[in-house]
This record gives sequence, C-alpha cells and structure tokens, in this order.
Amino acid sequence: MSYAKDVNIGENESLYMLKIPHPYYLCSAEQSRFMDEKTITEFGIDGFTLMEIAGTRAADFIMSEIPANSHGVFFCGKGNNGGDALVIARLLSQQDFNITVCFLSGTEDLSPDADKNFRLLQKLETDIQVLKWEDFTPEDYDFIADGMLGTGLNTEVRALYSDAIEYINKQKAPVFSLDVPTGLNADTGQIMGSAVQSDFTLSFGALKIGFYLNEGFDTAGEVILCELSFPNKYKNPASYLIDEEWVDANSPSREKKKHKYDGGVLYIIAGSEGLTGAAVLAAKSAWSTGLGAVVLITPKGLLEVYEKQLVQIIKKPIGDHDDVYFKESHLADVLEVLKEKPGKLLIGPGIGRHEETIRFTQKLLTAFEGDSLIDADALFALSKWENWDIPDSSDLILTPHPGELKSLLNKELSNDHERMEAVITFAKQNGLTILSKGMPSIVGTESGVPYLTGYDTRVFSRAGFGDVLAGKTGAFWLKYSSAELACFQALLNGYKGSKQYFATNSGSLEPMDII
Ligand SMILES: NC(=O)C1=CN([C@@H]2O[C@H](COP(=O)(O)OP(=O)(O)OC[C@H]3O[C@@H](n4cnc5c(N)ncnc54)[C@H](O)[C@@H]3O)[C@@H](O)[C@H]2O)[C@H](O)CC1
Ligand SMILES: [K+]
Repeated sequence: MSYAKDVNIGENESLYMLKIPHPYYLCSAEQSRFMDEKTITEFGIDGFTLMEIAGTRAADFIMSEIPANSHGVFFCGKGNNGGDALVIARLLSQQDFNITVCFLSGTEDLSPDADKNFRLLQKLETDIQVLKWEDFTPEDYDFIADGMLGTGLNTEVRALYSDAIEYINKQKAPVFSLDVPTGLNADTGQIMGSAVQSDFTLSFGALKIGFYLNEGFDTAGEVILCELSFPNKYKNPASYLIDEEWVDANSPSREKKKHKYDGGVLYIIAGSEGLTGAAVLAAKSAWSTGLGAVVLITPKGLLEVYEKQLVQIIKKPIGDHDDVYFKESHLADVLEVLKEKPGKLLIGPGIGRHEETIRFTQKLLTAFEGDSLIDADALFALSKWENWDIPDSSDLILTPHPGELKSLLNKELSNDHERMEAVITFAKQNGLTILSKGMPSIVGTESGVPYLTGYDTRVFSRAGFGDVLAGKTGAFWLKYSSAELACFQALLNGYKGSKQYFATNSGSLEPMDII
C-alpha cells in the first residue's frame, strides 16, 4: 500500500521493515489533537473543513446502516465533537431523515466551528427540532448520535452529561458515537464515571488506542475509521493494531525463507508428571504449522506417555527411567541434544516448579547460546532469578499471562494501560520481545513499539491455550526469523482458528480446536 509507514522492527531484525497501513495506527488523544492542530496551523486545511470531512464520512456510514425517513436524535456538547454531530445532522436532514438536536450545555458557548455549523443548520429549510437537555422529552428514536464529548474529555463526566449517558444506555436504538464514546478515556480505555455504550464508534483521523484497552473494547462497539486529510508526516502512532492483512503482507513467503525454515528445529523442553498435557499441546501445535522437525526433550520417565500421544514428534528422553521432571543433573545431556541441529528452544509448558527444575532452567538458559522462547513455569524460574545471566547473543521471546508478568516485573499492574506501559519499558530495557497474554494481548518489542490485538481474546483464557500459543509462536519464529512476526502470526492463527470453529459450532472452545 502506498501510504504505509516504515517501522524498524529492531536492530537484530533490520533485514526488513514492517509496512503498516494507516488504518492500523493507534493514537492517543494528544496525538489526535496534534495531527488536527498541525494540519490546521502548519499545513493549512482549516478546522471547519476537517469537521465537514469528518461529518460527511460519518453521515455516509450512518446512511449505509439506517434507512431514510428514520428519526435520529443528536446529543451535542459545546466542543468540536458537538460540531461534528451538527454537520451530520445537517447532511442527514437533507436526505429526508427526521432530526432532533439536543444540546447538553446550551448553544451560547459553542466552540467557533460548532457555532458556525449551528448557524448553517438553522439556515436549512428542513424542519429540525432543536432543544436543550433540560427540555428533552424522550421519544421512540430510530437511532442516536453521540456528539457530546470526544478527545476533549478531561475529567470524570459531569452532571447532565452523565444523565444523558444513562438515558442513552437504556435505549434499544442503535448508538453511533462520534470519534470516541462519550465518557471513555481515549488513551487508557477507562470509563470516566460513566460512558455511552456504543454500537458503532466513528473514529476521526485515526483509531484511538483506548478502544482496545480496559473497558474500551466493550464500550466502543464496532469501530469504523473515518479518514481525514492529515498529512502523513504528522502521523506518529502510539501503537499498532495487529491485523491479518498487514501481518501477512509483511511475512516473507515460505519459498523465500526455505533454507532457514527447513533447516531449523524447534526444541521443546516441556512436561512433568501431572503436566504432560502442556507438552502434548505445545508440540502438536508447533507441528501443525508444517514445521519440518519438532523435538520434544523429556525426562525419561514420561516417554511412554508421549510415544502414544505424539507419534510424529521426535522424542529425546533424558535421565533415568524414574525421572518425571527436569533436574540439574540433566543439564549436560540436554545441552548435547540442543547442539545436534540448528534451531530455537521453547522452554516452560508444564515443567513444574520443583526447586531442581528452577535451577535446571536457570543453568540451561545461561549455557545455551541460542534463541529461546520462555513460557509458563520457565517464566517462574526467571522471576526467581535476581540477575539473569543469559548470553547477549540469545534472542528471547517471553510469553507471560498477567500473573506471570506481575511476578516477572515484581510490580502490581492494576489495569491494561499500566500493563502496556510496563511491557513497553521491560521489552525495550532488556532488548527482548514480550507477548503479554490477556485482553488485549500486547506484543512489546526491542524498539519500544507496542502492538495490540483488536479482537476478543477472552475465548483463549482457559488452561491449555497458552501451550498452544507458545508452540505456534516457536514454530513461526523459525519460519519467519522475526520474533515480532512470530508473535503476530501465532496470535492471528488462534483468532482465525476460533472464527472457523464458531462458524459451525457453539459452546466453549477447547485448545485442540485451534491446533
Ligand atoms: N481528530 C480530529 O482531528 C478532529 C476532531 N474533531 C472533533 O473534535 C473533537 C475534539 O474537540 P474539542 O473541542 O477539543 O473537545 P470535545 O468536543 O471533546 O469537548 C470539549 C468540551 O467538553 C468539556 N468537557 C471536558 N470534559 C468534560 C467532562 N468531564 N464533563 C463535561 N464536559 C466536559 C470541555 O470543557 C469543553 O468545553 C474530536 O473528538 C472530534 O470529534 C474535528 O471535528 C475534526 C478533526
Ligand atoms: K462522542
């Protein structure tokens, strides 16, 4: 796509640059205001024109959803968010919609562009009903437009606004929020006292990051981007949305990477007595990507389990017949296996938390001079390790769930915005990639750029999905050589699998359903 931005995905991976189309840029309210202001003052498209474009795009979308002759009520604040609503009200009234406009803070104190649009509205010959919230009498409206507050929200919503929000949230009619659902913090996704529960959020100029954090996902409804005329040079996103289209476009084809992919082995150190299921799921999901060789390294006492369940997978038993978890005494033999062929290591699913296993894990990570994906119980071992001593030449992917992340950082994270900030800092400071599982899942990178999932990840919260994700991430890491792309592909693979499953099934999803 011609309007793509180059993003360097990290020094070690500077082989290629990620091309991410603008629809997947996520901005803060501040960045949104910055683009708006620069376009007006420096580039030279005035705010009134931007408002007309925003309103026109939004009106087109509403008309694609709502039949003409419908009756809509437009709730307007006194800022530019209200101005957007007034443009839409004017345009729809010209298309035979029946329009009621309701002002939350009167009409005396409107922003200059909102005021100009109010005057234009009054010039029309169409019959538009204008009133104040104090005089508002509920009717059966066919749809509701929320133009009360946008990126200008700066505190908890005040009275009158909160009353209107309460009214709107009780209605069955579809709600279109302009730019941001009123009451939602566009940066953190937190609800500022109360917020409009939208069916559609028509986001102007760029998607807001808050739609994907905390309560944002359940508040914003379906998000539609209405592009504005911001020059690309003013676009400086806070984050990016992980999307199939751009991820696939950035993933080198198998043919091109054939030598690397076919040459690499995914070594999996997983499983212990009572937790063999984790090893089975990780190995099966890695194998299902089409990877040439998956090697499961296991304590010898568990070999029988895997011989039955993992027919295609190469098994390397270590230690004695009665060993059912990894011990320090296994270290030399495991390192020998890891030297057999070039590849990457996935360590952690189901290895348990025995003292000896923790020491084994720490010593192995010190001695192994290769790339490692550290998951589950191996993350626990990492969090019990004051000063990690892992070779600088080893690239790392960490895949913690929220609890594991807290132990790793030794820090309380009270919400997803805090989690994102912590992931950004940790990945950058330690020069590694983190796939922080949760809703949203957040990929933190060496370069400091975070990437967010934009779909509902809650279906993956049951036991076993983490093992599947780890197996796929490890396999895609070999396939694409990029830690970031591996995380994106593994996340999207689960999403696609769940969509396929729910297309023909109902009820709950099992980890095996997405392998
Ligand atoms: N993205 C863009 O570039 C464009 C955005 N447009 C629209 O403009 C708004 C932002 O407009 P702004 O005037 O800055 O702010 P708001 O309309 O969101 O609100 C400001 C208004 O609200 C009062 N206020 C703030 N907090 C509260 C509160 N908690 N309770 C009650 N009232 C509050 C404040 O005092 C102000 O008076 C953006 O979202 C877009 O919709 C352009 O139209 C196109 C370009
Ligand atoms: K709004």
